[in-house]
Amino acid sequence: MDNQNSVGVVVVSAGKGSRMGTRESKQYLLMDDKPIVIHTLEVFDRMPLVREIVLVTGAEDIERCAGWIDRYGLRKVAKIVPGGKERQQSVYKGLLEISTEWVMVHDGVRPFVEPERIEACHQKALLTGAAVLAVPVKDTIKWVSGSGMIEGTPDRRSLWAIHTPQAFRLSDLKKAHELAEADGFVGTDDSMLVERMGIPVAVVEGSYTNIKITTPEDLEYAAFMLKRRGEKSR
Ligand SMILES: Nc1ccn([C@@H]2O[C@H](COP(=O)(O)OP(=O)(O)OP(=O)(O)O)[C@@H](O)[C@H]2O)c(=O)n1
Ligand SMILES: C[C@](O)(CO)[C@H](O)COP(=O)(O)O
Repeated sequence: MDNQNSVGVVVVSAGKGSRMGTRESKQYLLMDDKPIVIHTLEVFDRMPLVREIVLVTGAEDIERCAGWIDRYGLRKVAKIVPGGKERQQSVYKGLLEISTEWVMVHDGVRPFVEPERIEACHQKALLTGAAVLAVPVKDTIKWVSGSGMIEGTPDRRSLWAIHTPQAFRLSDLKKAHELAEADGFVGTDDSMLVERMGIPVAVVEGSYTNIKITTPEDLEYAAFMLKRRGEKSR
């Protein structure tokens, strides 16, 4: 497998999960007796396309993550590194440990991502330079002022909800992060940083099931998804 077909993955898992509101950080909550982030890592670990995975966690979680990686037989997690205050800083710390030409960044709390969609995202990046998974929004979106009044309605046909993974050439993404840091710019995803360097980013249609586990009701949906997955594999 040559360099173009062998990708490094940064899985970010160093957040506090404040919107979930649990004592345990959401990425370590158990689903079917296994931490959520391990479910996520397993998807990438099983893919022939993936050469190496760097896991970014809280400094205090490195040891227990290493234990789980061992216990669940994940072979491709090459390094576990401590993250930063913002997601962006955590991603950058992971990028510093990647040795492949192409990289994907994925949220540790998106365990239902499908291998076929990951592959499609990477292939699109190889063709265009950068690609992200996303889904067309289903709701009507409004711009709302601070005082709670509607200011306008963007055309829904051009609105997409952006997911991860997001795939880039490693050198582009590193440069984008360094520029953002120098400018004091903090984005909510990686493609924002690459866009502001003028690099076009392609959108690849993903699945509505690739949720980011963020608030308590997402755990109920996650339990339903796991049950459905179990029934399918029987
Ligand atoms: N400093 C941070 C913040 C977030 N993340 C990771 O980025 C992903 C997406 O972030 P989000 O869902 O917002 O997680 P949290 O920041 O933990 O959640 P919250 O904003 O509710 O505190 C998660 O896997 C999270 O662990 C990270 O690695 N480092
Ligand atoms: C990267 C991301 O998952 C794309 O939807 C999202 O932007 C992360 O945002 P959050 O602020 O960390 O929830």
